[in-house]
Amino acid sequence: MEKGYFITGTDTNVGKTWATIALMRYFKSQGKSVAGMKPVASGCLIQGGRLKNEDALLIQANASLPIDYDLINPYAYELPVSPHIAGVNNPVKLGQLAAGFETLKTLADIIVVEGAGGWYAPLNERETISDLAKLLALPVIMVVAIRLGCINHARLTYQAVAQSGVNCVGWIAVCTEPELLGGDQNIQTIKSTVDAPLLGVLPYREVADFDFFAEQLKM
Ligand SMILES: Nc1ncnc2c1ncn2[C@@H]1O[C@H](COP(=O)(O)OP(=O)(O)OP(=O)(O)O)[C@@H](O)[C@H]1O
Ligand SMILES: C[C@H](N)[C@H](N)CCCCCC(=O)O
Ligand SMILES: [Mg+2]
Repeated sequence: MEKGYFITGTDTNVGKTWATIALMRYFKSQGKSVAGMKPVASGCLIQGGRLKNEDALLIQANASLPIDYDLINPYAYELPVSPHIAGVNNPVKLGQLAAGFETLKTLADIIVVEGAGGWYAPLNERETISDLAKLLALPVIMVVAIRLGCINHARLTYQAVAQSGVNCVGWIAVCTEPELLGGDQNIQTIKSTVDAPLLGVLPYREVADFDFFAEQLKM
């Protein structure tokens, strides 16, 4: 691994996966080999006799090389609830995730790791996404869904990341709504209040166009 990034967001359902795949395509377009991880996924369906998650499958499909599902998504929980609830009978062990990440690191130039929920989403009874990002020692990219309330959410998340001692290397604006009154001004306001560069704005698209999204990124 030359570089790795931990993708967090202002909440669940803010565009982390779409931004993660856009980043993977972007790095590929720069001639880099890419792999990704969705360490903990809640909300899985049985496929081929085992639980699999949509985000993890997309990450697997967009890697530069074939990678075992287990390595990409070690914790696949059926219920679409917070991981500390979904995993009550098989709680997340951060050490196990760190060991898997060490293997993944040997496979590609760039590794992107998508969190679950936001920065303080609980992974088990004690630890949150922030603890995982710290343990993996990765800089963070913050994904912000541009919707009413996003300025506050972006500032809170940015501040929490900084307080955790983790470097936020940039943020991505994802337009998850077809039309948002004052959307551009929201982006400008976040840009002027968050001390990390805006890496790109992913426009609203009814159907994901990951190559187009990748073209909107610059880092
Ligand atoms: N650029 C976009 N244009 C339109 N809709 C979008 C865009 N990006 C994301 N969305 C919508 O937002 C939804 C959530 O996006 P995504 O799955 O990337 O969120 P997430 O933050 O990864 O959620 P989770 O916490 O469940 O992993 C998508 O299914 C899609 O409907
Ligand atoms: C099920 C959902 N799509 C995510 N994978 C998990 C979101 C966890 C949020 C926890 C919380 O902060 O309340
Ligand atoms: Mg996701």
